[in-house]
Amino acid sequence: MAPLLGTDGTWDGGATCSPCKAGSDTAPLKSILYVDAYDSFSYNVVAMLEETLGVEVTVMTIDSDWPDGNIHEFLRHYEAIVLGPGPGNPNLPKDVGIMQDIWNLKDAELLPVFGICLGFQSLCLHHDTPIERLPYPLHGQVRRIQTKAKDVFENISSLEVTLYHSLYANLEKSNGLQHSSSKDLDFLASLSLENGSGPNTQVPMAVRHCRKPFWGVQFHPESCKSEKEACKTLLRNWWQLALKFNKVVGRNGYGPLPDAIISPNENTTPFPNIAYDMLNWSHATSTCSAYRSLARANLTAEAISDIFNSPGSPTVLFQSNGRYSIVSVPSPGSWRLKYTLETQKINILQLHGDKKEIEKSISVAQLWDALRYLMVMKKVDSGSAEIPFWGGFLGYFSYELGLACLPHSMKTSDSSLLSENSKNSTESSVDDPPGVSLLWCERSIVIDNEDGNVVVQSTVESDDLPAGWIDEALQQLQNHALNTAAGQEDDSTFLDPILREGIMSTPEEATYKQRIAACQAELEAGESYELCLTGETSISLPIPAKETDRLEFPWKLYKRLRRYNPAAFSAFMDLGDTKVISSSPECFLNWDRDSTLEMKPMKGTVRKTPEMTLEKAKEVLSSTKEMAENLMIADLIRHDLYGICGSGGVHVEKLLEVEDHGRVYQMITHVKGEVRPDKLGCSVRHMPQLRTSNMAAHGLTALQRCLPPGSMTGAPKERSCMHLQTIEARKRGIYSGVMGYLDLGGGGSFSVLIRTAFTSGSAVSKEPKDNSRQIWRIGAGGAVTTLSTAEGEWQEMLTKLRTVQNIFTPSDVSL
Ligand SMILES: C=C(O[C@@H]1C=C(C(=O)O)C=C[C@H]1O)C(=O)O
Ligand SMILES: NC(=O)CC[C@H](N)C(=O)O
Repeated sequence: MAPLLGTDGTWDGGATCSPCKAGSDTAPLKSILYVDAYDSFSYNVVAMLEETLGVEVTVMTIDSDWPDGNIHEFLRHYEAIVLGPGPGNPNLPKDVGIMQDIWNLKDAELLPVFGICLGFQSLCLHHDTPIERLPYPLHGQVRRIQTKAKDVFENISSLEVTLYHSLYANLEKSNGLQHSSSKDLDFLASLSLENGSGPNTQVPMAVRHCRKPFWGVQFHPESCKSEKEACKTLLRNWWQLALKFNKVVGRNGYGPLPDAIISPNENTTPFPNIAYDMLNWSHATSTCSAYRSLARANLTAEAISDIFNSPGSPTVLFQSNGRYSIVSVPSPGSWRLKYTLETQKINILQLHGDKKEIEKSISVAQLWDALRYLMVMKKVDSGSAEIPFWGGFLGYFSYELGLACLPHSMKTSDSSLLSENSKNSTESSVDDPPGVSLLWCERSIVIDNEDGNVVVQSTVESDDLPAGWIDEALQQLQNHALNTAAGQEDDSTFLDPILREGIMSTPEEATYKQRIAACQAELEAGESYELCLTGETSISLPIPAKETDRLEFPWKLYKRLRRYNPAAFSAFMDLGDTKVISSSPECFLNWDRDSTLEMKPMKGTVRKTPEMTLEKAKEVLSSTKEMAENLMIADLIRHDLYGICGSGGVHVEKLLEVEDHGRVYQMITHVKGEVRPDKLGCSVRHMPQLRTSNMAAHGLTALQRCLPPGSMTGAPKERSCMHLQTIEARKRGIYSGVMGYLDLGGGGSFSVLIRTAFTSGSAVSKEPKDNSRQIWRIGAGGAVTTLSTAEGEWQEMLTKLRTVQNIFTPSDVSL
């Protein structure tokens, strides 16, 4: 017989319970076990529990084994258990995993449970209430729900909550079933859902078990759009009832196990030796970035790059957040690295001198370890305080590299996943770009676009000597500034003849629309809340016969893009066989040298026309559909940052704001997190290498844990990526990846690689074969929800595509 909570389901357990003293100096924190169904909101729940209840939470994923195979013994560590939200359907055992074991606990082993969304549905299902599809999914939608104002809803008669579900507990069917026991569940809150012309559907929103200490809610109390105070009261009410139950039955959790996260996916790999080679090759980098400034030089980043970089040599130009333009400059010690996912090989290549190359096999996890090691070992302590990059790496991480960083490390070596154009093409130059490509940069020049000041800097000690490289470079810049009026050269005569021979292949409308429908089918099945569907356009161009023309082509194309679609993260990369031109408006992740991480996801796009003003765009983007799209990603980003920064460390600075971004208006959210090395978040707590105050290490770990960008996947991230891979059936490559810098001073800045074209193939950089062509690829897409229309999504994809595609049109052809 279960311990009695009350025989009529109306037990008022909270009334006599004293407020919890957890967190006080004397008592150790009480602990809760959180069962994570690989949702993208899990760490928001964990943070809310820790912040509101003053408890310590252990996270265990649904596919974990109970430690020592002994659930009973393990659960004795905890006061209570929270079963989280997640993708999928509780009717499928793999989607709920170990959640099911909780319902089968013997009466003497029971502990208080709180289920959220999927956890709630699992509770209902196991108590004879079927889980079925809603008339229509409710993803990212905010609704007011009515409660019975009792039990966990004491003092809350109604509240606004965010919903993220496609499935629901069909209470009507539950009542109709013949069961030996009478109804076990008392439903405490509901939503009456309009259902076209038919009767409204009653959707249960909260439940408690009549005799066991089980509660659940269908909504997401942790979402940033759920009514905060009411949801905190709800959790506190539950916690008091939970503690009361434990007191009545005499159970007392003995505190969490030392491992903060229990997951089958965490395996440690040996430290990679290549890190020592990388360190060796960076010996010229000192602990100081010497610099001199040139005030208001009236120089563009492009003009500067033209002075210091020869066409075709490894070069990166990156504009960070519209403010700083960083230009890489070669030095005798320059080297670069690339990582090939398909072969799991890292190559490091010296760019000067004897041009040595080292190749080693390492895993993706080892690659991150090597990068962290090098960045920490080569820490630069001083430089120009105003400049966020003092030296370090410039380059990119691809979308597929991001997939490989997900908990189940999605493999993309499957040969059916060719890039869209390589499937159609028999030409030679379509290669997969490396998963990572980075340029080690000792010398650089940075323009502060706000005041026009130019800083010449180097980490090589001898560069700072009188008449050394810094002086020399400064002189070159001064001469150039005097001699040239900053003008915008027009490269049409160079570009047009090549572009005229272009063959463009855009996504096929019918196929794209079928894919939108395929996404919506997954959303309706509860597999995802939002899917960012994308398609690829390719442009096949002749390779100029003259070597200089061949080498200059990407750079001139970049300059054209920069003029056509100026963007906060305009960028150019020439890294071996891979060339990238980008006009991204979207910040992925920035971190400073002290402790702050920030992410600014975009979702919601409106094309700018003479009639479409900012005010009108705000109106368009305030629809339920657009707000829901952005909210889902805002909650996902909060989760990503909580995973690094832990409870109390994440703040939403801006939610769903509309901004002007050149040719489009975009809705944006801005979330910040503070890294506290002694209080790390759930996804990094177990990493011993993070007992450091060096932000370079924390920033790299944040990248490792937060890729691929949530705004390019949808939520929940991992399940969404899995479905997108099947639906899109291609590799995205550099598109949907991130690019930016890793600063030796500790900071970093990365954009999302959208509104970007790239090419990767040996034909572009080496002697071309007869008739071989270069293939440029442009990805574009948008978030699909169940409120999307096929035509609307198709047009949105075209709007984004055109911001880059149009530069491939010869200048005398009207668009
Ligand atoms: C998918 C793209 O953009 C992403 C999707 C957006 C949207 O759905 O509104 C907005 C910005 C990006 O996060 C793209 O530009 O190709
Ligand atoms: N947020 C959730 O937990 C969703 C649960 C389930 N996958 C549904 O869509 O209904």
